[in-house]
Amino acid sequence: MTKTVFIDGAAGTTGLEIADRLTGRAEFELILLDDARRKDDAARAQALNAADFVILCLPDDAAKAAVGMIRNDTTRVIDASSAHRVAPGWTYGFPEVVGRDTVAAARFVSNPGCYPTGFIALVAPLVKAGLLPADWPYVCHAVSGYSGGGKALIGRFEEDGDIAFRAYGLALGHKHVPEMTAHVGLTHAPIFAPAVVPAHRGMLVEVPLHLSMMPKTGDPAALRAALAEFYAGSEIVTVVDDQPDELLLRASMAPVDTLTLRVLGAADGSQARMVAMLDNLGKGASGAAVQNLNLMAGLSETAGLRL
Ligand SMILES: NC(=O)C1=CN([C@@H]2O[C@H](COP(=O)(O)OP(=O)(O)OC[C@H]3O[C@@H](n4cnc5c(N)ncnc54)[C@H](OP(=O)(O)O)[C@@H]3O)[C@@H](O)[C@H]2O)C=CC1
Ligand SMILES: CC(=O)N[C@@H](CCC(=O)OP(=O)(O)O)C(=O)O
Repeated sequence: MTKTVFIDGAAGTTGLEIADRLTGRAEFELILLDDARRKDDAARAQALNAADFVILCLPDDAAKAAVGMIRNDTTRVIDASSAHRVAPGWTYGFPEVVGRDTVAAARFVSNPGCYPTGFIALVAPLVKAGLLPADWPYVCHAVSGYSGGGKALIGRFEEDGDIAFRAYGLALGHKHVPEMTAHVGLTHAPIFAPAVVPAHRGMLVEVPLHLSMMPKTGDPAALRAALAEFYAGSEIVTVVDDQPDELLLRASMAPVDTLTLRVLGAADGSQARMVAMLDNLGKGASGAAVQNLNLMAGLSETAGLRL
């Protein structure tokens, strides 16, 4: 039976890409609000309560308010914002990590942040397997395309064509740190150093490791093998066993919903650089939302995705 889906924030960067992935799919019918009504609370409340599934593609405050507008106990919610990622009563929408059945059964699902998707994908399985310590002071460097900052950052980068690299989060305490800590089960918050490059989409998330100084670690090959085993069978998450000289983000990158993981090691095994590559609007946002929607609707998790 066709399920109705209301994307609140459908005119935004994430919302548009979700609608794109749902176009032509007979299993879902979109509830659409025209431009004049898309921010009208009465129209939104009606849509929020009429839909089988609601996908929130809004700023955090608006996402919290939207949840408060749902007055029934049947509408199921996927929130793309960071409002509910460590909130009680919400399932963290990372099916490979929390379990596909857990997401499939949930009513309130919070999509992971784009950077945490890379960090958690690399670190969580290895901590769980006892190959990396939970009480280590991890560091995470990352670069993102500017669409990661939504319409405002897209506008800024497209108007100011002279930004070559934007380091930010310099006061630490980026809003993604709580979910990175909680969903790996770390004792200490990681130091998170994000940056933006002048490409529309794409991201590279890196976790460098001083393996020889760490307790309870495997060597790079053991870490890689454990990740490969953890993600075996996934069409979305792939662990690549290679040692490239460079990893490139292309400014012309097409939308893609995959997540590619590498553990690159020093020849003597003393150090490693774990690297995740993804599309911030793919597995980092819209692709993840559609994957979660598929699971919640009892469908193949990859239906409509760009693999
Ligand atoms: N971009 C990305 O790569 C990722 C984004 N996210 C998260 O997804 C959410 C959406 O982000 P993104 O699409 O990038 O942001 P955008 O700014 O591109 O889009 C947000 C949309 O929400 C609309 N909006 C704002 N307030 C309201 C309201 N009260 N009622 C109805 N609509 C409203 C905006 O309207 P208007 O067009 O008028 O401004 C805009 O269309 C954010 O929480 C973001 O943090 C998560 C992971 C990755
Ligand atoms: C480049 C850029 O600005 N990125 C955003 C994160 C994008 C994302 O993951 O959205 P959530 O904040 O909803 O998780 C930032 O750092 O705030």
